[in-house]
Amino acid sequence: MIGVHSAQVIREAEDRFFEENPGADLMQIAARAVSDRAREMAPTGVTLVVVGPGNNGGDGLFAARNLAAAGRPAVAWLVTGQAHPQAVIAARQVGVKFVDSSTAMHMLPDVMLVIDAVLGIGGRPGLFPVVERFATACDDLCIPVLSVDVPSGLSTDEVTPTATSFRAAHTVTFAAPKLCHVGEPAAERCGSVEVIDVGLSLPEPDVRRLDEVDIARWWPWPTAVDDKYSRGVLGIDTGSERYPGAAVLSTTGALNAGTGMIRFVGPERAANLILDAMPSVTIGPGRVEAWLMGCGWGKQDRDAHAARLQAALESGLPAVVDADALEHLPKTVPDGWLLTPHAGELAAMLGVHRRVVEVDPIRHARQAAARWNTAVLLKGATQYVVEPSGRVTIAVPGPAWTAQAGSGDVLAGICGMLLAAGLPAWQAGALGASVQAMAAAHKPGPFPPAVIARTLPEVLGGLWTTLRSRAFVLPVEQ
Ligand SMILES: NC(=O)C1=CN([C@@H]2O[C@H](COP(=O)(O)OP(=O)(O)OC[C@H]3O[C@@H](n4cnc5c(N)ncnc54)[C@H](OP(=O)(O)O)[C@@H]3O)[C@@H](O)[C@H]2O)[C@@H](O)CC1
Ligand SMILES: Nc1ncnc2c1ncn2[C@@H]1O[C@H](COP(=O)(O)OP(=O)(O)O)[C@@H](O)[C@H]1O
Repeated sequence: MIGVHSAQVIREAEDRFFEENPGADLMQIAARAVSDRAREMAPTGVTLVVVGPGNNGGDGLFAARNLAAAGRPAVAWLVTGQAHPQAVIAARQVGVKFVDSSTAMHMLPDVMLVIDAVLGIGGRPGLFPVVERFATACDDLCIPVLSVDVPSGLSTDEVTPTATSFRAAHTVTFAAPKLCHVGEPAAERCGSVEVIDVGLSLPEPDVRRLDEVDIARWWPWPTAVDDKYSRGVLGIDTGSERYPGAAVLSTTGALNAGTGMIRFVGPERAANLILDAMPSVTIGPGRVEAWLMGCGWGKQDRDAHAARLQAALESGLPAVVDADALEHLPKTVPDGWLLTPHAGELAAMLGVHRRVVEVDPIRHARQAAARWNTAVLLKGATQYVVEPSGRVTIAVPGPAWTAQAGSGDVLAGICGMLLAAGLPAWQAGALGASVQAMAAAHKPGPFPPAVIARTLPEVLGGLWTTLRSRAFVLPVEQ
């Protein structure tokens, strides 16, 4: 797990660092990381460094100095004509060539790498017009761009770009990732992201992103003393006459994630399809540990939907509440409910326009988590799980072709399995979204949602093997 921090938090940490370490030179650490990566990205040829007026430009210019000192041709364009004074002197001393905007543009087709050091965490969104034209030309000519800290033009703390920015193949950032590095669609403009530890002490993050190790550690692996009941029984009430497939998909997700036992209580047609495909699913009511509601209920017969949700409400059990059931949420919901809207559904829940949610997904997911006092998994290219406290957990990301009808049903099933196994709602949401993404990324796709669900055993089996091999080796070595 890695903490995601805002520009403001990084600045405060930097101030504390310099108070405690007067005279320390973080810029040299940053510049070294940038020049090392630049040498890997472009082992030969000219590197053109685009330099802004602040410390971000200083990082880039010292990186140019490092490259030139190592015998690599480096050219610098100071976009405002001004830059970090010591960096300018250092770059000149080792023969970095300084060029103006028209020369930079003219030579662009022949450079091997552009280092974008125009704006970092001090940048406001958008670029100077001449830099905007240059950034667009880099894109058009497919020139690899290495961005320093943040692709210039992006807003550090926002996930939705509002202006032209550089599109990096790789970004070297410092101390911690920021929201623009982890939240789509901004993240896609950062390329691969590398975090360099520059020695800052950071507070507990209120936004963190999971990685595969977290999934392996938190997954409710069965033990030798488990049986089908202790692993968790999931009640599923999904599907309708019109959308029986959603019931099949949600059940496929739950079964392949490893539910101890499934009781399906939805419509008969869906039950018959489920039995044909998954004979281990039991049909009809009985004791359960958690409920899964809403997938494929459709828009007809709303009174019946409200009654279906009421049954879960009265049970007081944890529940995954998805899709059409989200329209029937009461004012308060029992402990342990996980609401799983996509942006459009969250917008409807809050009475706002979808675009508003897309621009600031975290704020709106936090609003819903606070309003219903329960965990919310906001689905999409980046999946945010928000707790009523406001803490945000971002799931492991997956490939964009997961965006297809039925993926949400599978995801709801996986989350249902995790709730039935006893995990808290936020963790069920974060793990469920992560393993679906990992399954989708497991082999080059695209695959339909059911195939992604059927890939889960392979992905989970791989995680389990890795975890178990470590667990067995460690005690023997001690
Ligand atoms: N923290 C760390 O761990 C480390 C941080 N380090 C580095 O420091 C960087 C932050 O440096 P920074 O504070 O000097 O800000 P930076 O991003 O260079 O921009 C500020 C300048 O740009 C201008 N400006 C802004 N937006 C604009 C726009 N849209 N269009 C036009 N102008 C605009 C703004 O002018 P203003 O108009 O606001 O006066 C100001 O002159 C950080 O990203 C990292 O690279 C490393 O050295 C070491 C480790
Ligand atoms: N751009 C994307 N990249 C990766 N996954 C995505 C993207 N967009 C959507 N998804 C995933 O696709 C699923 C879509 O859910 P949803 O819209 O509820 O589908 P449905 O209701 O048809 O099953 C979610 O699991 C979401 O995480």
